[in-house]
Amino acid sequence: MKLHVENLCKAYGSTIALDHLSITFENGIYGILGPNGAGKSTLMNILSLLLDKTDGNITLDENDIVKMDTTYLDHIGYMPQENCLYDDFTLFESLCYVGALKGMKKTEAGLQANELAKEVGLADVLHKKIKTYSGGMKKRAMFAQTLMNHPDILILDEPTAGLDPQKRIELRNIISQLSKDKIVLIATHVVSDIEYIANQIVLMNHGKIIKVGSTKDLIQSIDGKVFERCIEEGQLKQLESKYRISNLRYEQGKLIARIITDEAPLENGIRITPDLNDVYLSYFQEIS
Ligand SMILES: Nc1ncnc2c1ncn2[C@@H]1O[C@H](COP(=O)(O)OP(=O)(O)OP(=O)(O)O)[C@@H](O)[C@H]1O
Repeated sequence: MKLHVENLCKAYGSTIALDHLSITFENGIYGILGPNGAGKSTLMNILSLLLDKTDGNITLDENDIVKMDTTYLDHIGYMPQENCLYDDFTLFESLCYVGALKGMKKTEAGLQANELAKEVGLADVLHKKIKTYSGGMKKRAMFAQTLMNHPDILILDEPTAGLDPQKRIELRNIISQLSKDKIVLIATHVVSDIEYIANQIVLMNHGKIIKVGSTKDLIQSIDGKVFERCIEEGQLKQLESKYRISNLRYEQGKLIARIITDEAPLENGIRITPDLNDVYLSYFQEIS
């Protein structure tokens, strides 16, 4: 299955949210990573047919998704950023309701509701009202809704937003386990959400794709540009005006800065192995 996006543009009045964006998605997990305002949600909403594009083409196996309409929507499971659950429904009712919207037969929806509740770890509360759920449980419930009727394209907009680190990890692992043989797009500005589960990371800013690659490829792209250097506190402002500083820490009374620079080697700096956070800052942080 190939979801192909070509020269996609979206303008809100004079704001250009997507600017001639082209990419092809195949089976696998894609982390769409970019800062606030990069255009991630706009892309997700257009791919879910919730928003009209201004220009460009999107095809699923060479068929125009707008012309495919409901046939295309049968392939899609969409999880929005905001809570989309009815507090007064039980999870079972929520899942059956989504099943009905997706045209599933009642018995089949009931069977799938039971199965999915098990898969997301909510079987014991399947018949409890959503309003009794914690934030992490609500997110897992939303993910279960997304999976109703076995869509083969999952579009997840900041799925872990608002969760504590442990709950983020739990949901991330559930997403990873249930994403086999699907195209999965995860929009986020949190590096750790996708670092270990995405096969490909798509770096996006100002409505454009800046780079695509595996975590390893992206880390390699800045290899040799990350250093640690012992600095005086008084030097910090001056260094910030020249370099990207990804971290500061005190060690035995000394201030150590983690610095990203194209001007390698850095004077008095010790070269260190970059990580995906360094990649993020390297591509997105403006030098102050
Ligand atoms: N309904 C709208 N009307 C006008 N401008 C909008 C609208 N929705 C988004 N924008 C603008 O389009 C650009 C892209 O926004 P979008 O929400 O797609 O980015 P994002 O990467 O998802 O950001 P975030 O991580 O904050 O959700 C931003 O400049 C935003 O202000």
